[in-house]
Amino acid sequence: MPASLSIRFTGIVSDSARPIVVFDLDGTLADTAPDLIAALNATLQAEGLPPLVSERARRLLGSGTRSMVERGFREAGVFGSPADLLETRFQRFLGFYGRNLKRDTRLFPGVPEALDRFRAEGWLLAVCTNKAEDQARKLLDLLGIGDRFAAICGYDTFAYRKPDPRHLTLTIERAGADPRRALMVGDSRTDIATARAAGMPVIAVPFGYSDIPVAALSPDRLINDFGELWAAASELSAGMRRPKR
Ligand SMILES: O=C(O)COP(=O)(O)O
Ligand SMILES: [Mg+2]
Repeated sequence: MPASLSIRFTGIVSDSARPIVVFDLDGTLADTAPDLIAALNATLQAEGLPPLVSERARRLLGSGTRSMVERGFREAGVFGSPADLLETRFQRFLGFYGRNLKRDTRLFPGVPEALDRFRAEGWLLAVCTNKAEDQARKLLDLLGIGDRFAAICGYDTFAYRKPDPRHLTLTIERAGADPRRALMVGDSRTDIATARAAGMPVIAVPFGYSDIPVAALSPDRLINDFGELWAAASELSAGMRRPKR
């Protein structure tokens, strides 16, 4: 049994002394693209516009769903929409998406096993996503992993959202952990910028929705699949500050 486990069960170590790994959701924990694209197409069709073919729509995903919806309308030939109309479209998109969060969405291979490994080693887990919080919670429950996380925070949880580092630091605070003993795992420029701005190490996955190869964004580590996550995280955590106690 690892030392951290026996210590944890005696109750000597408080949560703030436990390291935490914070995951992005879309493109990192789950391949959500098919259901996001279906909701985008329903939003276009609600205004009488034709749907985008999935390859074209998928390329719009690299900067999050709000931007995907805006760019989706531009791809469909609609330019110069005022901000309130963009917001109406985004809310309509969320309505369509909320009705089919998990029709074709799947966890990436190895996710549950990787989460279990971290928990067995005494780490806390959290999710910091630019999805709406209620949809993120519901989706993680439908995927069978919602109960693993000490905090799940979306774009509407705080007054800040990624790439503002406070979205990440407040998520960690809500999980009862210490940002100095945290690392982020994500798939996009936004995640890497957020972690950097918060002064945290970041591990990137290459199978998500980045519009450029994530290696070009210089994450601290790049893993090919979740089987490589524990080794990368434990290496990075060796450099984290130890708690004072
Ligand atoms: O929904 C978005 O905008 C992006 O979601 P993510 O932060 O989980 O990648
Ligand atoms: Mg993402």
